[in-house]
Amino acid sequence: MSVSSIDLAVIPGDGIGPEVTAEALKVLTAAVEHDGVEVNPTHYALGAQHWLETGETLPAAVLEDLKTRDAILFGAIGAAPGDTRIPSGLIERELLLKLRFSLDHYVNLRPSRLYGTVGSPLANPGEIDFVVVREGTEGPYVGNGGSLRAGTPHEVATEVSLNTAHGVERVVRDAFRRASERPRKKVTLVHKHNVLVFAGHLWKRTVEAVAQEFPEVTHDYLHIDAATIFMVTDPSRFDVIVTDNLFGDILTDLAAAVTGGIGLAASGNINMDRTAPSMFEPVHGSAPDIAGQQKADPTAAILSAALLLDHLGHHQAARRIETAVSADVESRTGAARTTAEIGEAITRAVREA
Ligand SMILES: NC(=O)c1ccc[n+]([C@@H]2O[C@H](COP(=O)([O-])OP(=O)(O)OC[C@H]3O[C@@H](n4cnc5c(N)ncnc54)[C@H](O)[C@@H]3O)[C@@H](O)[C@H]2O)c1
Ligand SMILES: CC(C)[C@H](C(=O)O)[C@@H](O)C(=O)O
Ligand SMILES: [Mg+2]
Repeated sequence: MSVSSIDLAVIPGDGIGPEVTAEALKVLTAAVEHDGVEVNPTHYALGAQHWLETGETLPAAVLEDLKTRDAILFGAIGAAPGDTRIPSGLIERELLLKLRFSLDHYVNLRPSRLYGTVGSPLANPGEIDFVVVREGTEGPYVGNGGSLRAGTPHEVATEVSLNTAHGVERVVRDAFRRASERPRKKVTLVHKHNVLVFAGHLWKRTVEAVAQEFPEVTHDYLHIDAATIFMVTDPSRFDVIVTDNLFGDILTDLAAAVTGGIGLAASGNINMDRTAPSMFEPVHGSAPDIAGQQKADPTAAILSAALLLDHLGHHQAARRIETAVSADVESRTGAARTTAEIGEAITRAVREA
């Protein structure tokens, strides 16, 4: 689906969010210019800072407005862990997760690729090119829990993981479909069905059933704890990983670390049925420790813009971004560059492509 303009919602958020989003928007705009496509951005002030100023997290009218856009470019939200003015989890739950849930972003797509050997802490990383298909609307993220006798020595807190046959099946089928289009055609289910038997067996049975539809795709299984070992000792074994919301969250920060750092890790929160706009964001957070200093690497946000363009059908523009990023990352010498310097270098390369 190619259109001549992109009606883009931009949510820069908090901390380094605005810094990296500004660069991603520049690169995205340059990438589609080649094809005569315009980007019309609408910026939305949302996040922890906005809540401090207004008491708003995600007003209903703003959510409705967001639904009218082609896609959402999201920076990062969240307060510094020690900031006691903002209740822990408020912005994460009431803004970010509310967006993912309300817009039915059931595929949380998180690709990991190693550009040369630059930046990997592994001695022999091998070729790393896999994608994590993280379930995005269920699991322990649904807020199904509570606390009895809170604050007393007899407190009992629960946080129930919700897994529906519908929710698991649609994300597993997406993982198999993606694997069927990749050279290695392999799906690895990551779970913990030796302990989480109810949810784990639903995931396992679903993988076995969906696998019948994709005879060309092989599949295997790893418990999450073992998966973290192999992510470090043998990451090139992975092609497509499918996993639940929480395991996927943890595994993708680790995947980022072994492939050059969190500053390179992109993601898409995708509604594959296209009943609402999808949202693209770096895997990282608002990084309060480096915010406002132009120290953040905008590459993760820039690669998220490439995922956005792929989703909207602008594949050539997405490839221009990936090629420019790949060249930029491979030529890095370790000398410090500002967020804007990295963004401008990649924008220039995209423009000249
Ligand atoms: N999607 C999101 O918006 C999102 C994701 C993760 C965390 N958060 C929130 O962000 C806040 C901070 O969380 P955290 O510290 O656990 O995780 P974080 O990802 O913000 O930071 C972890 C570490 O990675 C570094 N880092 C992150 N992005 C970087 C970049 N682009 N370039 C260079 N270094 C980078 C940070 O400086 C920090 O040392 C919290 O409020 C958390 O809830 C939001
Ligand atoms: C901030 C938080 C809700 C979020 C998550 O857990 O999904 C983040 O860690 C991420 O990886 O996007
Ligand atoms: Mg995370």
